[in-house]
Amino acid sequence: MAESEKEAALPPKEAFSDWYNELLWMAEIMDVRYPVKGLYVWYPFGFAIRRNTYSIIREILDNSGHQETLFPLLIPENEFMKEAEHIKGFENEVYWVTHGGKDPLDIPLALRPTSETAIYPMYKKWVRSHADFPLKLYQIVNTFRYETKHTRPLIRLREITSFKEAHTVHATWEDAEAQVKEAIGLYTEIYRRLAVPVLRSRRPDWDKFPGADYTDALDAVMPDGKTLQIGTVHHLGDNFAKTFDIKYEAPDGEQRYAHQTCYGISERSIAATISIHGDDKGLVLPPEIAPVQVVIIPIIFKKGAEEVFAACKDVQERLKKAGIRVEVDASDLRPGAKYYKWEMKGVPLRLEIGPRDLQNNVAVAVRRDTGEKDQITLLEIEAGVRLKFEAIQKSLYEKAGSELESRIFDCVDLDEVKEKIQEGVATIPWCGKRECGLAMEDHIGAGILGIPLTPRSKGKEKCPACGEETETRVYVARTY
Ligand SMILES: Nc1ncnc2c1ncn2[C@@H]1O[C@H](COS(=O)(=O)NC(=O)[C@@H](N)CS)[C@@H](O)[C@H]1O
Repeated sequence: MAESEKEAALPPKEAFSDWYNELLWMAEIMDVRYPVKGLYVWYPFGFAIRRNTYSIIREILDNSGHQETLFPLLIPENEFMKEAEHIKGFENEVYWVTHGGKDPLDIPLALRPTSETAIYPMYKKWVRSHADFPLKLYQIVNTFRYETKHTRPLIRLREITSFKEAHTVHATWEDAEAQVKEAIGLYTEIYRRLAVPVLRSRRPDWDKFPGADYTDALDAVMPDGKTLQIGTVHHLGDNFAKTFDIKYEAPDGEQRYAHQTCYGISERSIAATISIHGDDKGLVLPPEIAPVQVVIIPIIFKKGAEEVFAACKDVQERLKKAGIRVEVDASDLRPGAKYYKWEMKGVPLRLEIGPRDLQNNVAVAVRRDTGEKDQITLLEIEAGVRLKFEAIQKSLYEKAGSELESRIFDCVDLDEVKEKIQEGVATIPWCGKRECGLAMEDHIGAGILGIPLTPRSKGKEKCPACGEETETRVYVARTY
């Protein structure tokens, strides 16, 4: 896209919604002009962020006993309509294929909104004995949900382009519970690698995944104080095993129903990373997922231009050899325009090399996240750049962590909750009874997000709805 087109200024980040929409365009992440609501197009630069993000997800899953696979997109109606709870949850969201060419299909085919009903008929054919467990498969696919709420790129799509779904099978309910805990740990690690701190909570029963025994979720707190659900882990019990007849021979020779979990992450992982780390100048990317990790800017004067260009090329070659993604911006843009362009793209580190730096055998290093400027000797440019990446990663995670903590408010009553959820997440006591939870939600005009997996109890307190004594505090928040 021509530089001139992008002269329109990026709104300040505190105008978060406009900032977010403009940034997706100006940093060339996604083009929202595709002529179908809720479907968007990845620009190559944005897709490179996705590739780097999902290679972290693959690494963490592959290193924890998961195997990647791929199931069909189309699900026959008779399979889709098997699990009653699941149907109730998805019947208003599923897209149907009814024709092949001009021929009406004898069985309508669902575009997968999620793949339980594609995978579990196959699990029934594969699972025989307890020796087959744990079965831990995942796929990274597009899924389709006819979302009726406001669609937004990377946040709420009708075609979820980057849906990582894992589906595991175990002998007992307890084994599946242990898998849920493992998955929560893996998701927390994935988000640590993206320098995104998360709230982890058990969703209230009325908000769990359709067909699950319970749902644990990871939420990010976005700059506007609303939470974004960026990962969910579901304990499915033997609900789907009974529906799809997934049985195994137990060590005692008995035939038993299996127990299952499933857990998902989508491109919301990228939405959270962009939103939490970005600033008024554009993207701020954790080095590990930045498509360009270092940009080298030659500082050119009439005298010594050749030497400077040669030195920049040499540094680029050395960094490339060290596995670093690096560009030299030798364009004829003036330096200020170059800084603007690469800061918008969130390049974590800028190196400036001019004649004087050559004499001192250094490069000037400028961090994108803090703007801090100092020198790295050219002799150890690879090690110096790596050290900068570590400092940036640590600083991003710490800064986001304290920002998150500053947005959690332990409230004394529902009126304070109403006020505080405009800025972030409130906690309030809850006895755990459904009618009290729903009554509190009505009063507040926002939902119970969940019961923290790490309790935030302040000792014995009273449920605001019924006055019963409780030691549990729950998160309450506005959500995307
Ligand atoms: N319309 C959507 N656009 C983008 N991401 C979405 C959308 N709907 C759900 N997600 C993301 O996908 C994750 C998994 O979706 S889910 O419905 O909670 N869970 C499942 O579908 C289970 N089968 C586990 S994969 C959610 O936590 C959320 O982060």
